[in-house]
Amino acid sequence: MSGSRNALLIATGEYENPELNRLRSPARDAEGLAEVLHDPHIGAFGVTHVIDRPQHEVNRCLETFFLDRSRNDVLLLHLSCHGIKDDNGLLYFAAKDTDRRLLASTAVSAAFVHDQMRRCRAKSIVVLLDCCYSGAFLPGVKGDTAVHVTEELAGHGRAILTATNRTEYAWEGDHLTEMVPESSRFTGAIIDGLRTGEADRDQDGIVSVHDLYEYVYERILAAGVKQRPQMWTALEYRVTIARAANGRSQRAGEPTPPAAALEPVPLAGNRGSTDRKTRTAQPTAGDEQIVKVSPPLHVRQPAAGLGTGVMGIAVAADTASDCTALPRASSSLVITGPVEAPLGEARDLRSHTEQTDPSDAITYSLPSLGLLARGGPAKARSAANNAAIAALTKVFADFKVDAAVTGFRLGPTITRYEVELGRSVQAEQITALTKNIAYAVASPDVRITFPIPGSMVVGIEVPNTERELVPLGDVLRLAAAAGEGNPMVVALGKDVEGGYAMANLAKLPHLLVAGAMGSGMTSLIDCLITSIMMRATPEDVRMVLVDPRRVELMAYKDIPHLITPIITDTNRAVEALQWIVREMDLRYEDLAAYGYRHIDAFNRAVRDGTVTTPVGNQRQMEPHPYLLVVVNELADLMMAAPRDIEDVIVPIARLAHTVGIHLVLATQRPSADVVTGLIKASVPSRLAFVTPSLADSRVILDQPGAEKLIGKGDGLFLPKGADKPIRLQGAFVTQGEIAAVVAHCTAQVILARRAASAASSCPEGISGETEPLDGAVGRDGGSQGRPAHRPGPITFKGYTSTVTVYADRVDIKRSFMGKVGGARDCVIPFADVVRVDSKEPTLLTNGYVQVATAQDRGPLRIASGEAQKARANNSRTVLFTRSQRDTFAAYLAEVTAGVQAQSGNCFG
Ligand SMILES: Nc1ncnc2c1ncn2[C@@H]1O[C@H](COP(=O)(O)OP(=O)(O)OP(=O)(O)O)[C@@H](O)[C@H]1O
Repeated sequence: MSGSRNALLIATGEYENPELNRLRSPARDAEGLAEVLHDPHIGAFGVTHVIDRPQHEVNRCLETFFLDRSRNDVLLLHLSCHGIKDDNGLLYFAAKDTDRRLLASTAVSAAFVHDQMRRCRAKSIVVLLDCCYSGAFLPGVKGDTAVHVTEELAGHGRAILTATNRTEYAWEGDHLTEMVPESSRFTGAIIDGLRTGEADRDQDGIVSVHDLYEYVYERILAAGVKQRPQMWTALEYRVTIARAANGRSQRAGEPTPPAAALEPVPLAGNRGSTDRKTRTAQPTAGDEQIVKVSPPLHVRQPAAGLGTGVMGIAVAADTASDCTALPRASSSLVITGPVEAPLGEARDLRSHTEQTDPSDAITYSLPSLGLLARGGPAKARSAANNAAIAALTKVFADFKVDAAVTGFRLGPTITRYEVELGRSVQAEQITALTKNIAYAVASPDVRITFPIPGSMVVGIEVPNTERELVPLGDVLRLAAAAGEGNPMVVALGKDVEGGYAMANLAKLPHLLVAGAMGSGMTSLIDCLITSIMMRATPEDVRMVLVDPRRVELMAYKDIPHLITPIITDTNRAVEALQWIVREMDLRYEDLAAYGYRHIDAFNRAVRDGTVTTPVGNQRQMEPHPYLLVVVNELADLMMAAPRDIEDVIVPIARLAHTVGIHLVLATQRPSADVVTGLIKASVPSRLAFVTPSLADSRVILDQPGAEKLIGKGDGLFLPKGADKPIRLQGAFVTQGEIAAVVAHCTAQVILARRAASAASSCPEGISGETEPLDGAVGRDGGSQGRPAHRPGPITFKGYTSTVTVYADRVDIKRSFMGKVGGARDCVIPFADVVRVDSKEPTLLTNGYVQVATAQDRGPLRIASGEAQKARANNSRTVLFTRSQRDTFAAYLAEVTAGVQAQSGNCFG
């Protein structure tokens, strides 16, 4: 696969408009960056840079840059300028002639950039944004402080790295405030990292997007400023920014990686092809000359065949560095370094924050309801209602049906008119009039409920001419006012009576959501997840998000409630669901061992000390958090592996609720091959938005009705045990609100991480311990002895184990993808080792180790009989063969050495 490599660097530091402060270094930065990117030994890009040009020229450059690319090209765009957000929240990049009152015609809109990238065929586009974002708000108004770069620019086949994702400065009157221009730390770090080769974090001779992000992040962290770079990726290929040829690898006498190392390598499901060394050499990119586009503008495209694969957009603005106003630390949640994504696309999600360990939490503050907007007052009776009543009355009179409108309920989306029938009127007479009624009220979407449950009147539902938005915040405020404390209570919306609708997911106990494209299903999923973030700590509720579509749940990728990076790969989804089945089994074992029938009772007993750890058992008893599994979209999974998915979903749906595990399955295709009979039978609560057909409505609700809904959150909710669905208008939460809530949750984690790294350079990590493992094994010391070695977390298929090797035993504190249901610790006494089937454990490229114990069935495999015996004894002791212990010890030594050699990172 051979493509070209091209970079476009757009830097604007000089502005005609005096309201826009001059930025000091973009031109200089762009030149420095152009140099390293163009260097054939480093970036090997054909580089174009555009400095201090007016909007129309910048737009033209951008359009030209993305034009006529091939799929395999690597494109890198670097933007360095003021990023400006208008009153409507739209993002623009300032050009030389930008007037902040005329952004649409004088600034480069992010939507325009997004559009060019969307049309571009290249699937390896890297955007580097070095902007100091400003909110161009009205005087005295401070808009939300998030920039939402991801919403504006992210997309499939792209990686976006930004110096920050927050507005640092707001306009006051006519001027930007607090502007302290200085050289860009972000672009400066990129240049340094590429020039020296230091950005090659995993020392494989190349600087990948993730390498670069990690390097820049650490550099900025080390600078002690508040600014925090961010990254979003949805790359199909592993994109190489540069060879680390000029720097470390050359100094170390290592050969320069071949040109082929610069080519994009397929990511998901192509692990076998990621070994660059086995790839055939391809033509070197980057013989193109640097084209400096300073007035006059000349955009020169690299010659055909000169690879340009990475397109990066870097917005480089001279960021005043103390920009990101993170909230004060309110938690000591412990964050470790980047982790190998256990179930998701490892590379894509490598920036994913290691999940917090709830047991280490001091205080986790829930987001304030103030982050969510308030709605206006509920709509009052209007002339439209009077007209509809008159129209209905006339229809009944015209067709000589003895019926009268006796009242109505004004809901947010529809109004339900209540019609009382005369004694001799048959139901069919009313339903036969549906089309006439629709005609009379001038709406095709009339729905008749016969009768309204619990009453003796017929309901005729007519869409409102003006719909009422139901803000998520309003529903949650009501929940708070009602003293609703259950962390699994989520907002659904507002019913026809105008009452707020909430649901306790734990009681549903599983939910199937369906609806056509644009029906409001994604918004509902957003509301469910945001409700959990607003109301539950990661100790209360953990989540597994499965999103084969990759982008819809991306906003949540860093929240501490996740126990695994968002799962986008079908095979990984099956693995995750299989793990959930195992987790369910283990939770059932706990319940059985202590004589409890429900997880809530068990957790209460753990909290009040009734359930304690048996003497001699190393495991620390902890409550099991609720585990919410959201699958969006089920059809994609069912199409890929129907049998496997059904095989895991059905037992979870049937049994897992007792142990606190709940499913939300969403699909836009509620056909019988997606929502199979077995799945349907196991998921008792359903929520349908408008469906494409009556048949779909029957699949999801077992009755017609959903096909007549009017979209945008208009839904029918059929909770477990109900005969008739409840019509409701789904709650709505904006992407801005979600970003604010996510920022609150993740900021605590970031601060804790910073605090942890400040407190100790390596609290648990390998670099903090230097005593060799084999020196410890066999030495006297006993179980009270201090750990001989602490290699840090070891990950295999999502199981993370922190291994501590003592003189006489190995302790493995295990958790799955973070911490679910308490640690499953193993103690491996060397003296008592019985049996183990050992394969060579694998050292992963990022320094983590694949290992498995007991139930994992992994490289260190324990006979299931032994594991069962251990479990039956309520013991977490796992026994290995005597002969295997040396293998294990040697392996750990090797791994430890390997990890040290590879990164020296702190994994604690
Ligand atoms: N509850 C709601 N209240 C108001 N508007 C809504 C609501 N839900 C959805 N909408 C509107 O409908 C649009 C589509 O909604 P949403 O993205 O949730 O649909 P979807 O069913 O997931 O389809 P798609 O896959 O096309 O996104 C939203 O952008 C929003 O404008």
